[in-house]
Amino acid sequence: MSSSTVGAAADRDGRNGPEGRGSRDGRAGRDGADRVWSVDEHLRDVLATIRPLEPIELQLLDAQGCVLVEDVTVPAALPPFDNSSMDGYAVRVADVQGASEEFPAVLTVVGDIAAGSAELPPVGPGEAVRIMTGAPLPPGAEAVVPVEWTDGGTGGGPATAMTARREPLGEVRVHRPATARAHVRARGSDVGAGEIALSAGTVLGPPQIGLLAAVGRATVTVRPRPRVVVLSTGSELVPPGEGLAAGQIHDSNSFMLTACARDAGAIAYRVGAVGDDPATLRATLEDQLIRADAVVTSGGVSVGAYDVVKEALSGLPADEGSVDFRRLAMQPGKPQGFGRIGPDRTPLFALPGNPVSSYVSFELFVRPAVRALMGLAPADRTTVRAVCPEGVGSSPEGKRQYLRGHYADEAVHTVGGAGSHLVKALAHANALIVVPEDATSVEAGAEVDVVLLD
Ligand SMILES: Nc1nc2c(c(=O)[nH]1)N[C@H]1C(S)=C(S)[C@@H](COP(=O)(O)OP(=O)(O)OC[C@H]3O[C@@H](n4cnc5c(N)ncnc54)[C@H](O)[C@@H]3O)O[C@H]1N2
Ligand code: MOO
Repeated sequence: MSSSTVGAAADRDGRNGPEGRGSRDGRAGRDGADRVWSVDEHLRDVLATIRPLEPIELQLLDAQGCVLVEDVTVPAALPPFDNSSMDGYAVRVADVQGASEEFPAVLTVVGDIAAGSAELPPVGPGEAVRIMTGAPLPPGAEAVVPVEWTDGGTGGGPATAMTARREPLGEVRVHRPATARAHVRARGSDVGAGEIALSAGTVLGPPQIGLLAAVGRATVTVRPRPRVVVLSTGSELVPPGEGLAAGQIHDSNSFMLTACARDAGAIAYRVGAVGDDPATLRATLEDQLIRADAVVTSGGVSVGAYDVVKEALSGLPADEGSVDFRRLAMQPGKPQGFGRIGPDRTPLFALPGNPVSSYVSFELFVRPAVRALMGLAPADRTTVRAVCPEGVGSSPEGKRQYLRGHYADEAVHTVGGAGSHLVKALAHANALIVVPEDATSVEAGAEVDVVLLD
């Protein structure tokens, strides 16, 4: 078996890593008990079982980030009426023709229209109406002159603003001419009645939610956010805020994974840590399934004597679903469980307990699944090529390694080592450096694939 270095000549010649293990095209391992799955195979298997959630009608703000499943047509034109785009005076074009500061057009102010006003005094020859931005254009008016082009009714020089509130009507001196429709926003100039405002398949971000509100929709039909239940396992775990006895550590995974689930778009429920007792774990899962579109557990999937998730969920009776525990050609994240459990065959991800392993596993497998449940494209992270100035000394042969990195200015630096317990390094990384299965090191200055995490 030969090993290879990213950036070295052997790699550039296209020689690959060991056969029958991981490889660039995502093939991995032999059949049988010692079978090892590639990252790509596992993701494919996971996504093959995920079906988008049934659409429901949601209030606009609850639909943020969701995929629309209906075409939304516009019931009435937007804007619904001709209106002013400036604070100023609604005038007739002929009345202000040739107006200048030296020879202003002097008009009689016959009314005042605020936005929202339904009372529209008509503008006759020689007349003007004071009008605010967004207020309907009154009958007879052909254009709006901004207040800065007038004396504001003061009899002095050019105004900089209107006087507050209602002032006695009088005269206004207009210092410039205006063309027809100047500073008028036409009815329907944004979108016409009967047009499609948004098509099915649109992801609702803030501007789309703004548009829906603008056309009068209070609710929309979307695929909902999945409800993801997160629970950690391990008798050593104590919630943050509590003191630690000998051998105990704080449960960080359930918090991190709950945050991951939210970040992926889910409604996440964190369940506290469950001890290493299979019966308790099974009972807890049974209780939680009622509110879950997916379940994520951490810990208890390796080969130890107290690997509770594996013990509780291996070999389930056929009517309770099934969970497959397997080894992947990746580091971190080698041991993984995935299956569907309970009466609704709810997808369950049994992630490894080491915190970095849990995080990377969520990124690679759960995040795409959450997105698929929402009807979104599963992959959303950007992968870029970047120079790795210090390189990577060694990477496990036949495994795809995800190292923590900090990416900036087209270069990526490793953050911390490969240990899957290094939570501080994870918290200071903004990217994952991918060392492919067929590489056992990366030359200093070579280019690598980098998955950007934000
Ligand atoms: N003999 C072998 N031992 C191990 C193997 C192996 O192949 N042979 N694989 C190692 C790998 S790789 C991983 S990853 C872990 C996965 O183990 P488990 O999923 O069973 O996880 P635990 O044993 O429960 O915990 C591992 C580690 O992580 C800490 N942990 C667990 N849960 C939390 C949590 N909620 N918050 C913070 N830290 C947590 C736990 O205390 C352990 O230190 O197995 C290796 N072993
Ligand atoms: O896979 Mo473990 O995830 O290497 O620490």
